[in-house]
Amino acid sequence: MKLLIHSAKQVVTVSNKDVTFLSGQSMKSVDVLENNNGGVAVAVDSDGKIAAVGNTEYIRELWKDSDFEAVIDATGKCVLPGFVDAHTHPVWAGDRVHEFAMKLAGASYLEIHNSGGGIYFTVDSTVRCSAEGLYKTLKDRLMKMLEAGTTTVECKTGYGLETEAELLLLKVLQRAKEELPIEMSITYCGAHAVPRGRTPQEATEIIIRDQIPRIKTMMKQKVLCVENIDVFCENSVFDTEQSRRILQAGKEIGLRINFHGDELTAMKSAEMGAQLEATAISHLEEVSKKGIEAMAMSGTVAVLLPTTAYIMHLRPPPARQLIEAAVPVALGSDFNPNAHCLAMPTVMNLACVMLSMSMPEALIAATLNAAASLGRGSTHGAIQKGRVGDLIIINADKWEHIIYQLGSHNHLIDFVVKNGKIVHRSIN
Ligand SMILES: N=CN[C@@H](CCC(=O)O)C(=O)O
Ligand SMILES: [Zn+2]
Repeated sequence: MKLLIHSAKQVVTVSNKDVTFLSGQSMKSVDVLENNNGGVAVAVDSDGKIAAVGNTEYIRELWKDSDFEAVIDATGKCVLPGFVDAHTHPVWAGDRVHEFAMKLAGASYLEIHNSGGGIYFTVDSTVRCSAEGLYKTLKDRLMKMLEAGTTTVECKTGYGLETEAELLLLKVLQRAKEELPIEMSITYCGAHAVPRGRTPQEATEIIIRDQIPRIKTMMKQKVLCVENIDVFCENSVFDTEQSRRILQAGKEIGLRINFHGDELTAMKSAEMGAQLEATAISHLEEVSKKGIEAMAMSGTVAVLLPTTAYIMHLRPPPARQLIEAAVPVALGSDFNPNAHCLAMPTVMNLACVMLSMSMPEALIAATLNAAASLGRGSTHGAIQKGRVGDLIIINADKWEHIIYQLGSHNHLIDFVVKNGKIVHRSIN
């Protein structure tokens, strides 16, 4: 056996039922195991899968003839599933501190973007950087995410735009996927902006005729493992029809559809995504009532990103309406040069305060539902027999502290475990 965690005050299983996501009323509470007589234990088998969860005494008895590679005494502490960050842009060079200052002075995101800043500024610094340089900063960011409790993360390209630059970013992500202890779901986001000197229509054709076939070949050769396709469906970026064509072409090579929609402008992205049976749509600040209904019908996960509204003073996405309509809601950090946030505990706090989500809703959105947005709803995001042994242990006697104590996650998280292996131990 790989790991035994025993004597915990609480083990937050998230759900004890055989579910792949939670929506509507079922997001109202999380399942928690508590036992005042010896505490609760979790055992992880040699494959890194959860073997059993229950009272410490019972688990000890079950495995009394087994050796554990590691044993953690979690007396007085809480065990939760590792967080799943459903939306990040982690591979780029430089920073955008100067634009943060511009936004504080009143400039809008699209004003900066349309005047050649924003994504374009980061594309310039990214294409000037070596693959090794990009890998180093990527690794640093992913390891910080892991320390903040994220054990699975969605990772987009999108700061290359032209074919060779996008393929290079995919390769840098692939290297990280193979070398680092955090699990990655790679997303091709070549349609993140229209490359300078091209029209959206030209860029759409290049993506469909050149980039997607190149990715298909590299996936066949097993050089790349890409899971999702993304596009920034937005006014003056890719319109809804162009986005539809790009997403459809990605779907045809086996990628899951997971894209930026209805963020700054009501684009009917949600309606279009639901028609394509998108796995997930992110942002949705401007989603329509019909779009919400369509997503509920298609079972598309809404990936909400509270950092965006926070940084850009936008109207927050309608989390309450989405939950009431039974759309599965997930959360992501949206880590990118515009929103420099690596920590899901911070995101959950923002979701509660800005999006009026409850703490159980935020936790479900940052674990099981985020896993569902990445096609991992039956294997990740909950502590159940047979699921991956991705766990965090916090030094608090109620799990809610990880959300409530804004900015304190580094002091709260004692251990991060990936596939039953301790990958981070705090020095607190
Ligand atoms: N909206 C588009 N993409 C990113 C921002 C990327 C950037 O500004 O560099 C987002 O999700 O917020
Ligand atoms: Zn994004």
